[in-house]
Amino acid sequence: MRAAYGLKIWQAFSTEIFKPAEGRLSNPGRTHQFITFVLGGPGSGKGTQCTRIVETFGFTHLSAGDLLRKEITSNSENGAMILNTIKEGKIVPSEVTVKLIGKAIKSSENDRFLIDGFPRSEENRVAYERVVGTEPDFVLFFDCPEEEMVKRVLNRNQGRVDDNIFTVKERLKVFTALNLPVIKYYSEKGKLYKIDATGTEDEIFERVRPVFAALRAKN
Ligand SMILES: Nc1ncnc2c1ncn2[C@@H]1O[C@H](COP(=O)(O)OP(=O)(O)OP(=O)(O)O)[C@@H](O)[C@H]1O
Ligand SMILES: O=c1ccn([C@@H]2O[C@H](COP(=O)(O)O)[C@@H](O)[C@H]2O)c(=O)[nH]1
Ligand SMILES: [Mg+2]
Repeated sequence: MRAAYGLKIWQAFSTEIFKPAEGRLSNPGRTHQFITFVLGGPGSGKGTQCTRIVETFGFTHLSAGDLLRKEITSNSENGAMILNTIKEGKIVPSEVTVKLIGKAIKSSENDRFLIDGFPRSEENRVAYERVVGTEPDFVLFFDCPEEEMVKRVLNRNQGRVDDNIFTVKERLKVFTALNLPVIKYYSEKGKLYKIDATGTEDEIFERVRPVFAALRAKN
């Protein structure tokens, strides 16, 4: 484990919320929704590790990309615009994504969420905070070399329209130009936890586990 830019996140954790119940994190009073943003470049393993965190710590996983892809398949009014934006590796307007995330949080019984792949830009971040009214409790950043990310994306084989070398190159550019400033912002606020995203899925999860286990141990 290492804290990004030399900062620790422990001080940033909300204190009143996590109580152990059946080995999982629990908040029976629903006084606070515990929000973790999960960031990292394309193919860094955000979705893969979110699945492991869900299994072990009982969070609900909301992938912004999945919510947008669902809009395409459900033929929503924004479907065509979203499809074109994803094909180009660009960012969908904040109001669309924030609305989908807000709706998913509201309709969930859970009170702790992993928001995967959002915010993608400072504009996204500001829009989320304006609409939802709170900041995330902390932010995980999966730090992976570009070469490895490209390899993983091109091997993914899930039929995604953006898993091709042209779109991946654009997504990497967008990540560097627009997403890294968000990561820096949360680092400077002491909310960022950087995870080395190289190695096997198991090895990476063993770097993630202590972050969430510490939350449980604290209460
Ligand atoms: N540690 C790993 N080593 C090798 N392959 C991995 C590893 N972790 C995940 N993968 C594979 O790499 C691909 C990308 O992983 P994943 O979908 O979790 O990334 P992501 O960060 O969510 O990407 P995106 O931003 O494009 O949605 C998947 O096929 C996944 O099975
Ligand atoms: O907040 C978001 C999240 C995603 N997008 C668009 O979707 C694709 C795929 O996202 P993944 O997180 O890799 O599944 C992304 O390249 C963007 O085009 C977005 O606009 N805003
Ligand atoms: Mg993903």
